[in-house]
Amino acid sequence: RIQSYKWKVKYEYKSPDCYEKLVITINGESPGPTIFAEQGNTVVVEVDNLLVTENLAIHWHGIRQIGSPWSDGANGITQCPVQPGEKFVYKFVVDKAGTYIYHAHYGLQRSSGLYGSIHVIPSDGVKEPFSYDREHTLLINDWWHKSSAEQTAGLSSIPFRWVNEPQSLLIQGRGAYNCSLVNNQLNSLGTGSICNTTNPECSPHVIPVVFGKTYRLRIASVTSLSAINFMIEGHNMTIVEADGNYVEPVVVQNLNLYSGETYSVIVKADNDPSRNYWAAVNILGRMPKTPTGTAVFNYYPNHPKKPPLTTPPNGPLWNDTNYALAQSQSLKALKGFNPGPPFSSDRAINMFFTQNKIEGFSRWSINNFSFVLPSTPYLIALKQNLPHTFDPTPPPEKYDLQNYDIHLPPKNPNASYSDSIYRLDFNSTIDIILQNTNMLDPNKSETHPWHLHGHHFWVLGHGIGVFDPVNDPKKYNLVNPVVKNTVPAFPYGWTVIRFRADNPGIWAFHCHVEAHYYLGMGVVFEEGIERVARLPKSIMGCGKSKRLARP
Ligand SMILES: O=C1O[C@H]([C@@H](O)CO)C(O)=C1O
Repeated sequence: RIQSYKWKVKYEYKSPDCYEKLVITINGESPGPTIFAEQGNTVVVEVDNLLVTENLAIHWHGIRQIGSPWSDGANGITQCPVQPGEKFVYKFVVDKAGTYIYHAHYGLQRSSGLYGSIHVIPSDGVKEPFSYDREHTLLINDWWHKSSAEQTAGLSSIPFRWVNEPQSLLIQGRGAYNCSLVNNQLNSLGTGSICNTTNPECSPHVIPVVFGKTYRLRIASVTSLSAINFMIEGHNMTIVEADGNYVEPVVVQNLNLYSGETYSVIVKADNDPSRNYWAAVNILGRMPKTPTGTAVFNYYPNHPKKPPLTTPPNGPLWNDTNYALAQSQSLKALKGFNPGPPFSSDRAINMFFTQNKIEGFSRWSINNFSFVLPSTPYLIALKQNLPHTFDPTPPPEKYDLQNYDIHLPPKNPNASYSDSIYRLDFNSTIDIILQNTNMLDPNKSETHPWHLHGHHFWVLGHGIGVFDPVNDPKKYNLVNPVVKNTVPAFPYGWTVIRFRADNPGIWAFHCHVEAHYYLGMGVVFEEGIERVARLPKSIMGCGKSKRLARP
């Protein structure tokens, strides 16, 4: 079966948090339309780039793109960007039931609102390991009033202008900025204030429930920066799915979501039904300067517009790393649904990531190399044997930690730009050891959510401090490690993942903080390029592939 979509992508004036700005919409909406499909279906999305002055690429986050690596949507890696006025067709099979997302993968466009949900239900007759009466979708985002162009310019300038904390947190595209903070600014029509709390576009999102019923909430974070804590006042939640993989049920009062993670939780509407409750999102991991984002958990027959009289809950302390670590460590794969990991790996790649300076610019690096996109996408360059498109020297797999204190700013903050990639033996088992460090400022290390394209991986372990290659592997969970596609590396901590390089293609692995990837915090893997089928011409047309696109 084929699920077909036709999307018009353009900038429109919208007020998701009551403040009017340009938002990238799909068919007039942000979040864009939800893709509904059944496991094994083929999804076809024809994207019409009506952004007028901007390129475009859309990534299907969590979809492995088996047999269709050219549809992964990673600009500069798997395709040339879709140019203004052009159409592009993404076509891929959704091979695994679960909750996924899609979002822009070009510059900082995700933070302009280009994102949405993908729901893949199991094939006919296949039962899920939990039950519920109804389901609701909650996409969580952080929101800035500066455009992605202004943010990009700030990140690439001297002095460095950081994006700073978001103005609002959005649930299903809705937030509430405190309009009294903006004076005397007119909206785009000149008919009133640029910030208008009565604009229906920013009325709170409503989650309707009936007393006694059980709900599956599909919750995902597409934030550009923030780690999020989600909770529903007066209700516990049971985590049952993470990144499209079933987990052993864990009951929590609140759920931590790192950018790029998706979850399903089961919630029973079993509290006093005579009132509504807050669903609340708060920032974790960075000192919050953004008000709590809210939605209304609305018990029938209370009016959905009737806000609870209580104050929205604050969630855990933003800097309680042990709490965050414990929740990540509590996730285990559900028996019988996921094959376990191989007991050993063929290759371990250490990724030591640091905040750096290159020629005065602020950057992020892996093993002292800061990633830049080549002008010819790797998939085309390698498959079509185009010469001299990127540096063929393999990037380093280790870093000398003997003379490095991860708890201090780097002694020598200089790094280099690189577009070289890791080439993996097809079908080999790869471990990645992510090592977090102190930033350029003293006493600062942040949580980084790492996302792998083309794969789901086993999370073998997390820890705080310097990874110990002798003793820490003895503590790996090789029995029931959770399977994910995005995983946090905690402040001053390490995270180890394992995957099989069994999906022919070119796959990005990067920090899902949009500005960090832009500033070089990513790497690229090649595996089984010789097994990739003939590439569609539609992905070509830039760099050295310019002439290949000609009909
Ligand atoms: O890349 C970053 O830059 C800022 C800060 O280090 C400089 O303003 C920050 O918090 C980041 O994550």
